[in-house]
Amino acid sequence: MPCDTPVIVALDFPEAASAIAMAEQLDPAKCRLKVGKELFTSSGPAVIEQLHQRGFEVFLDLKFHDIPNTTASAVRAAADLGVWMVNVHAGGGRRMMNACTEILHSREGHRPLLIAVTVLTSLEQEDLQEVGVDIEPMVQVQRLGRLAQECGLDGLVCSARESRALRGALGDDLLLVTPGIRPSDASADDQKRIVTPAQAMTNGSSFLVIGRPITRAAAPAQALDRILAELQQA
Ligand SMILES: O=c1ccn([C@@H]2O[C@H](COP(=O)(O)O)[C@@H](O)[C@H]2O)c(=O)[nH]1
Repeated sequence: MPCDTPVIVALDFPEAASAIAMAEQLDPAKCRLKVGKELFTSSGPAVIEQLHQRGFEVFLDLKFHDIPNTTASAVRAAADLGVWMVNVHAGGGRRMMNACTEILHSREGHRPLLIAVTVLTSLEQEDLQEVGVDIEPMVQVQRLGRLAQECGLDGLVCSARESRALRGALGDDLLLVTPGIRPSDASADDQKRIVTPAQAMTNGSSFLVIGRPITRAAAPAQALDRILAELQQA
């Protein structure tokens, strides 16, 4: 059944058994699931197949960042897994992103959504400065977002702090996928550019990526329900 809620739960677990145990507490009508570097490195494509069998759409969050040929081939391999969404780093540049969109459009059959990571939500201005980017996250996100849009990507990963400005600058067509979501009573953990679920929706985010506030809650399904209820009121 296609899912019409905006929540994507991040399954950041060390192995498949705990990820599947978490998935079994959740309802595919209420959320999609994200498989990231830790789980995919330990468990590989089999865990994606197991999640598909349970009715979940999967965002494969491996944030590919390499030369154009290598990145595009990795994106094609992700498409072959039947995932709903896959991503690359916009910092890989125009030729890399063009290679990815070309390879997806040239293949037959299922085409996942392809989105580009702009500036990680764990980074703030001082972190950017340290790596030689002497502008505010908001400005860098818009620069990379525009580049990804020109390359034909379906959307961006950014903080919901930037969603409103991105809608103004780049329009309503791009999907804005926003991690760094924290209910007002939750710990920020290692995230810096955080936003509450309701505020993220109000700002124009398309999807909210939420990990620990759900997966580390005493009752994950109820934590998800509370967030969905908050979104209904937004
Ligand atoms: O900029 C980014 C890009 C990806 N992520 C991923 O989202 C989740 C967030 O998990 P929380 O537990 O809710 O912090 C995690 O899998 C990250 O790898 C991100 O946080 N920021």
